[in-house]
Amino acid sequence: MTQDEMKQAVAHAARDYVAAHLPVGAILGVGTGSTANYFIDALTPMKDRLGGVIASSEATHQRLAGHGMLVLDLNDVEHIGIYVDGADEIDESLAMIKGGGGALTREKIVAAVADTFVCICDASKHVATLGRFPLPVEVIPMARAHVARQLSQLGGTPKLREGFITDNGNLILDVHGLRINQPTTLESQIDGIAGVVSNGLFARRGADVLLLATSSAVKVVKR
Ligand SMILES: O=C(CO)[C@H](O)[C@H](O)COP(=O)(O)O
Repeated sequence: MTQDEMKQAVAHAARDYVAAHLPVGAILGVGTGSTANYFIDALTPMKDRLGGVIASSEATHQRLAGHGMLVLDLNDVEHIGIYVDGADEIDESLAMIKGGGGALTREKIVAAVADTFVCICDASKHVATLGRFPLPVEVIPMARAHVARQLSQLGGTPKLREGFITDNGNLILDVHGLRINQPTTLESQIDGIAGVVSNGLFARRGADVLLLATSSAVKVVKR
């Protein structure tokens, strides 16, 4: 199976998970990226069972709306039953690196509201230790140089994502060379740097369920 076929397989498994676990009329959070896009496509036939969807990015909003889904404003919603999203890396404890698509801040907000975070990945994303994938950090533009210096002190090499502006009007620094042995601690340390909006470590609020596509099957891993 190619990586793309694994992404499609796990997207269909996520659709089945939602059909089995989300009550009719409840609200679903939807992530960002190529795996999430396959999930949106798979979800469309059951759109009338949903009370509405919350998008984690402008791109996802447009795709959901284009498929005829009712896209709600998070400020009008108190409760999201399930949030389905991909990841760039996920470890055994279901802590993740996210933000390869630059949507980390909105993804973190939607994840914080959701009861259950379902991560959908192909096997290449499953790692023993997070950090091979550069850690995205969303930064207020005027703080770029200050934040980069602070991130270097934490042992990483930050690189500006050239030509990229987030949905929130900010910049992304991708931090290379981090070996992340204590993801929860590092997540809090980076959030504590003045000028950081959020970082792509999802450890304090990791996934609750991992649907992991291998070349032969989709495995279900629970926290
Ligand atoms: O965090 C993300 C976007 O900000 C994505 O979930 C992550 O980059 C995985 O993307 P893909 O499914 O395309 O591999």
